[in-house]
Amino acid sequence: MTSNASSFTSSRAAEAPPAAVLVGVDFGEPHFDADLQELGLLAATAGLNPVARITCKRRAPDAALFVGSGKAEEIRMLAIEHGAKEVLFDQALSPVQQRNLEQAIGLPVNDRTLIILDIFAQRARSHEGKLQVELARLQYLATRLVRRWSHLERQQGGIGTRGGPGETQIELDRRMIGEAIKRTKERLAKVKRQRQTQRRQRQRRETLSVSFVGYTNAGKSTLFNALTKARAYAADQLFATLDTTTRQLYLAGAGEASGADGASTETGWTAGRVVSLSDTVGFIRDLPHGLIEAFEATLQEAADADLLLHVVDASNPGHLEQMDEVRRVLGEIGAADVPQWLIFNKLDALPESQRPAQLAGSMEMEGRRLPRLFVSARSGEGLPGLRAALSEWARPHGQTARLPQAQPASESASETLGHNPPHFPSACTPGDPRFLPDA
Ligand SMILES: Nc1nc2c(ncn2[C@@H]2O[C@H](COP(=O)(O)OP(=O)(O)OP(=O)(O)O)[C@@H](O)[C@H]2O)c(=O)[nH]1
Ligand SMILES: [Mg+2]
Repeated sequence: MTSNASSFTSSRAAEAPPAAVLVGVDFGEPHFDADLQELGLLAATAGLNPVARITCKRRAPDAALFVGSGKAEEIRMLAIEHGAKEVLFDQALSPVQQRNLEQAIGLPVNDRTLIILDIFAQRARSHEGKLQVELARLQYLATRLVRRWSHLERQQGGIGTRGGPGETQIELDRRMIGEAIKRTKERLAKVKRQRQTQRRQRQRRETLSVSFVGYTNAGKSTLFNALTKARAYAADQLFATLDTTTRQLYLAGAGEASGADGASTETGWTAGRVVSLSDTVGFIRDLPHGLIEAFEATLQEAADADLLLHVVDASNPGHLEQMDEVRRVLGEIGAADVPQWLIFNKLDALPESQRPAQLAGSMEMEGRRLPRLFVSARSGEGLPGLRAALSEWARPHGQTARLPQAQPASESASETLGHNPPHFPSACTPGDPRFLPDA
């Protein structure tokens, strides 16, 4: 297979998954192993079959090959042994390193960035999502001309024709990519204006907006569904969600919350508060910069929210690093100062020894003390507490909503958690005496 024949196409998911060898270079980061495992999940999500992995330790990447030439030969042998169709590096490769590696190994060599872009391309559903992915891919391709160009043509239905290789062709490609980037940006700007109008309309209705953020696979969509009875796509895949889904969330009025599970159709509340809750794209380590830029409109939802619910997979050993990554991206999109609660999800998957004594508490993060709540979106544990906390938070803002009169609350997880009421402050300011000590 030549270097031009990259197998990263959206159609590949339909075929038998091509085998891939994963390569991780350990520069001494913590959780190196978990990172490589994540690459395996990324590969599987993109429609590959990760059959083997190979690692090595280095102080710094080799400028030409990223790894040493001996290691490159080892990778080549391993790929042959397993019938691999491509090799995946966990770290971002420079265009030169990628080209040299492909020559040395004789197979397409891709990196994390490209595989994330590929997953986004496969997953994008909405017009906006597709445009955003297209822009990010075009920007990536602009730096790696020619070798990925044929792939781009397939994706775009042929935005240009290509003759033989050569300097002139590269210039032509560059111009065409530049034009395609401009066109895509213009189309995105139009979508962005529409989204701004929608957001203004929402603000005019004075609905508080609460947005889920968090590392990919943390359980945002599952939690969103559990709270809103929506059917957002949730799966054990990375980037299951790309498009933002927003739903109204009805919350009990203060004093009515206890004992209710908060589902508007199942509770006995007559009045309460309504907030708009958004589920959105997850973050990941080394999220390609172009993607953050391209997904600006989607991520803007988080920056404009009144409250961020930062969902964390508490059962993941690397969750602290994941939280740090989310914090970094939030800073990049201008959402660092939005009030934030930490929602430690997957409580059911925690071993007994790691279970917190209290579900509600707080945690120090980058000099900020943030409210923290443990929940399980899967079992429902802790959700009544989350609803009650949201309800208390929404109270001073004054929104009320009429809720249907219904039967008394059905059996809910709150009964088993009566000893653990939430005590989040309404304004969510650090140092509030109502915070419980760290769990
Ligand atoms: N054990 C356990 N698994 C959970 C829980 N919540 C979610 N999951 C699982 O975690 C996986 C990811 O869930 P999603 O809700 O798709 O996660 P997400 O954060 O929306 O992921 P992206 O959209 O990919 O960013 C799925 O397999 C869920 O079933 C939980 O409370 N406990
Ligand atoms: Mg999701």
